Amino acid sequence: MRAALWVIIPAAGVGKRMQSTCPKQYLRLADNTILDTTIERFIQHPNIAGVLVGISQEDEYWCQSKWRQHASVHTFTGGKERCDTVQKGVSFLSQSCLIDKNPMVLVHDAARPLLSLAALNRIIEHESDQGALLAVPVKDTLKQQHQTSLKVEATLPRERIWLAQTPQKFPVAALLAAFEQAQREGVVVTDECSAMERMGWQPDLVLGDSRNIKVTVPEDLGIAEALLPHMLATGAL
Ligand SMILES: Nc1ccn([C@@H]2O[C@H](COP(=O)(O)OP(=O)(O)OP(=O)(O)O)[C@@H](O)[C@H]2O)c(=O)n1
Ligand SMILES: C[C@](O)(CO)[C@H](O)COP(=O)(O)O
Repeated sequence: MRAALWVIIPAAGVGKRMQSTCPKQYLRLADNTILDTTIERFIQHPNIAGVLVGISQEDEYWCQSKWRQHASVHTFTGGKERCDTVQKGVSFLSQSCLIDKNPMVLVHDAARPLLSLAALNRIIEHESDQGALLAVPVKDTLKQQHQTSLKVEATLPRERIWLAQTPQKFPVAALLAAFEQAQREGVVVTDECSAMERMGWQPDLVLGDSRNIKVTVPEDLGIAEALLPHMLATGAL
């Protein structure tokens, strides 16, 4: 019987790039908010113990979440950067009675509501002593911008280039130590994997899903709205 995993969902951002009136995780996506849609990906999964949602100290929206009173959903206060929020979540989990020993934990962006069940199962079932993350190989040709103009400086080799997604899966204790080390060195890491790489870990790449988009800029919401009904109708979610 596989041990049930806790999921940390960083949801304390302001969504600057979305240019929306509310933090993007609280924008509507069909009948729910983006955040509630993301939580739904995990809450009924048999291998998920529960969800820890990192929200901003100034959050005024969580009180309307459909999951706010669910027994397996807990909140904690996030931080200035995504890595600060995740570090607080891992610290919360490690000090809580929710876990014993040193289990793996999943970290998944609130802004990625369209995580397919197949991709979630791949990361849950992937066994590795180096941790793992969902990612997709780059499909486009890569251009590097000139330093001082919007001109092509170079075309970069795209073999062995992957775009990182979430969930990312690591042991609680090692992940906390990695974030604390990055914090001590004043380094702002943009994902869990890079924090672990800095500690010498070599995480496994697990095939994600191109539909597992991070809703970041305004057009991403339209893409998510177009994808959601199709993914529901085909049983992908
Ligand atoms: N201090 C922060 C910043 C971000 N996040 C979360 O991390 C995820 C991915 O970050 P991103 O897409 O960059 O979200 P924002 O930081 O809100 O976006 P922006 O950079 O445009 O402000 C989001 O679910 C966001 O809510 C967080 O929990 N705490
Ligand atoms: C964690 C992540 O989604 C992997 O691609 C990405 O690094 C988040 O970056 P953001 O700038 O915080 O959205």
